Amino acid sequence: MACLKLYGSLMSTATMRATVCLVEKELEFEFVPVNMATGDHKKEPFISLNPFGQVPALEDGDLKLFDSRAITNYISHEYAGKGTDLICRDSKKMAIVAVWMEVEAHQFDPEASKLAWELFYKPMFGLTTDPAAVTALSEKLAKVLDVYEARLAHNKYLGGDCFSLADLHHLPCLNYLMKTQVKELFDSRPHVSAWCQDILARPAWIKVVEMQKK
Ligand SMILES: N[C@@H](CCC(=O)N[C@@H](CS)C(=O)NCC(=O)O)C(=O)O
Repeated sequence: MACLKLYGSLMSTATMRATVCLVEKELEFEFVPVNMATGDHKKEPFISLNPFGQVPALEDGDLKLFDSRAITNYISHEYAGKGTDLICRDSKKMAIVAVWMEVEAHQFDPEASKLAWELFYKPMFGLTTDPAAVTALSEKLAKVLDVYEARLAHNKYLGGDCFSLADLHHLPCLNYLMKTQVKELFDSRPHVSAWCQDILARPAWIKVVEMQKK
């Protein structure tokens, strides 16, 4: 029985973020599905793991955590010797990785996750996409991607030479957006496009996509 337990829904971008980290680290874990359609994320027992009623949450023995990025940070440090190294021991190199982790959380994700809602989730739930919101969000995301294009022209990955948490945190939203009209925003920037293709082709990510289909 695995002592690591991840609670969530594999349709959720935040759950996929934590899941791909566990897979990159080659850790054995139990995935405990939380049925969001029936509101199980707002009820006990899940609400005791995350009082905000949002997936995912992690248990590692006595330790209980919520928030996908806090979970990936913990896993990467606690299991530093396993699987893919997602952090740097050198504090200056790690400081750069940390900058791009902040960029993902505060510049990329707010626009990208709202676009994923408008263009991916809303059609899936039979809701109507708001074209004005899509236009405004796309314009904002384009500006963020211009900064990424400049960064990736000189660095294979956002944090530097190696794939790190800074790249991994993007995977779930990128995956959905690449299935929508805003794919063009990524494809039209050659370095961003190469980076997307590279990280979306990682075996760990492909495994998470397969898990989602089951
Ligand atoms: N910052 C949190 C966000 C978690 C989050 O928003 N989860 C969504 C699914 S992707 C959720 O549970 N939504 C249900 C709700 O907010 O009621 C994280 O990264 O874990």
